[in-house]
Amino acid sequence: MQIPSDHPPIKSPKTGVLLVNLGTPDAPTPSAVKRYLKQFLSDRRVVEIPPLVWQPILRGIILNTRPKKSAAAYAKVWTDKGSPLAWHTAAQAEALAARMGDAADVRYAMRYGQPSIEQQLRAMKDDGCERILLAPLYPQYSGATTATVMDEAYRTLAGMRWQMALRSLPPYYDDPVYIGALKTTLEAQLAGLDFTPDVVLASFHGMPERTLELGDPYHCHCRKTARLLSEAMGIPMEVSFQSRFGRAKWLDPATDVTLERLAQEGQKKLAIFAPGFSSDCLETLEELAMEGKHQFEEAGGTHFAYLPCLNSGEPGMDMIEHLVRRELSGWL
Ligand SMILES: C=CC1=C(C)c2cc3[nH]c(cc4nc(cc5[nH]c(cc1n2)c(C)c5CCC(=O)O)C(CCC(=O)O)=C4C)c(C)c3C=C
Ligand SMILES: [Fe+2]
Ligand SMILES: [Fe+2]
Repeated sequence: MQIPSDHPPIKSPKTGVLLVNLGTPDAPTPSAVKRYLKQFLSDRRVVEIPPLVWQPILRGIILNTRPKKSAAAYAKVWTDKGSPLAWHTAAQAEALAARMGDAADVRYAMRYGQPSIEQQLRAMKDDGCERILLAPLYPQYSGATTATVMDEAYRTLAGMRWQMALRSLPPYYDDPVYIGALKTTLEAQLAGLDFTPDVVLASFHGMPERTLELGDPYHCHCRKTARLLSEAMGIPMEVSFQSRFGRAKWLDPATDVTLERLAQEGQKKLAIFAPGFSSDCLETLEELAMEGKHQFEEAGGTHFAYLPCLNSGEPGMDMIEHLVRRELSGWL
């Protein structure tokens, strides 16, 4: 049948994959960090304090003090390619696109900052993606990470008359392929050290303890990842939670306190890694590799190694490809 000449262009339907990570400032400057923190810390999934109470604290105190301090920390890890979180995520999307070929249109988005979830979903729709797999790159589920990505995607879809079909990647904290990727990466990293650690420490991003009481599975997911990995590798593993923010009680034990305790107890050679972060970022490169090293050595530690995240290395990309292909079943 002939298509009328005034009919809008018909695109061939495509399947898309949108990898999503947290996001990062555009530059290591107080003004860029302020913009980023304002968006991030105004998310009610991240700070669960009523806005009438929280917004005056955020705008009146935090956004006038923290950006300068955080910008200085970002400056220490910034590279000529930009923020580590941004370029690692871009590299993951590029590597996955190469692996998927014509089967899927692969892109990435950031929950806070650029490129936004809305911008990417709309661009993918314009380019003919009728089915999209949304893949938040958080192995362990939490309201503050996974759920807010889903909220944002559905907010975008709420503004569309003709929506695409959407699937989402479930948390993969106990998936044998994730545990296997961590094991392969860690074993190679440990074999490359010039010392044998007395202790291996898995540091996860922290959360207010209240979120556990309210039913967030994050704490259990972290614990289970560490237990499965420790069993798979046949070595004991310490677990801690980093990056405490604000005055509320956060999950215990804290990474900084744990580093001091281990050194003081005589475990003077330590390797630390961050299995909950799919790519290296401020929290791993500055807080663990720099600040953590300093804290451990101040407390008497003699040997410290930070072991990088999966990033876009082969084991991590094998894992992402496996998870994505599994979730695209029936769509490819
Ligand atoms: C209430 C505050 C915060 C909660 C809750 C929180 C949860 C959370 N965050 C990540 C992952 C990352 N966080 C990063 C930076 C970061 N996190 C907070 C606060 C909370 N995070 C702040 C204020 C910052 C910015 C830096 C600073 O000022 O200290 C990052 C790194 C971003 C980067 O640009 O490199 C990641 C990644 C998870 C996984 C999580 C809950 C499970
Ligand atoms: Fe955080
Ligand atoms: Fe931090």
